[in-house]
Amino acid sequence: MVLDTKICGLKTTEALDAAVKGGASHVGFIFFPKSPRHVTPQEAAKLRAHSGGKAKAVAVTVDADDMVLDAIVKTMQPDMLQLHGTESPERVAEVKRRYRLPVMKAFAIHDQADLARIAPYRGIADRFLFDAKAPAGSRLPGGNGVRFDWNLLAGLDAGIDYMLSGGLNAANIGDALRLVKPSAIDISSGVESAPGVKDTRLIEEFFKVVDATRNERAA
Ligand SMILES: O=C(O)c1ccccc1NCC(=O)[C@H](O)[C@H](O)COP(=O)(O)O
Repeated sequence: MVLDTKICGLKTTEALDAAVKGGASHVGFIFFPKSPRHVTPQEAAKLRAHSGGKAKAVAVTVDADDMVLDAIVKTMQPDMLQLHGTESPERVAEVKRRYRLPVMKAFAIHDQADLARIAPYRGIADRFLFDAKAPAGSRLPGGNGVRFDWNLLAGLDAGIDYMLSGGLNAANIGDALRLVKPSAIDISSGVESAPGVKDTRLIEEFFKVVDATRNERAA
């Protein structure tokens, strides 16, 4: 069974190498100045070039306007855009049209009503990313290392292509994948030693558990 894996919030070639070596299908770069993972389009372009196309490069933005997206797309040439703000279905469609890139729309999930909000985006967004809601007082809409109740996804239409995200780590990814069947998983702070500081040992450890669980799923 194919299980895409995205390591998000990369800032260094060491962490990028560890992600690619572990088998990441996607690597994420954050364009959000308040984040400890923020990179400039130029920094992301260098990292993308370093990866040699071995993983899809995802540009993560939050309610970005065309000017910001133009600079990112032109400089970094991502393979995919992740919209992690309050972008409307119309905005997602417009972004897809303008950049001719696949778009992943992120949603913060706390209850069934949050999942129902994806309906108008179906057929527009290429993939969904289900993350937890930001804790009160957080300055970040993502990368908070908190999980939501995965049971909420149990009744989801099997045709919905989504990345499971939010508070994943080596200790809980096995349980998550035994409970729900996402097409992809996404992790950021679970492989960090401090906010914004990726730890290559934690990345390696995460992939070991993912591979073991993938084999379980295939058996
Ligand atoms: O990671 C950030 O700092 C961030 C900032 C602003 C918008 C999105 C952000 N992250 C998006 C991601 O895809 C994260 O991987 C996702 O939220 C999961 O993070 P974590 O719970 O830390 O694994």
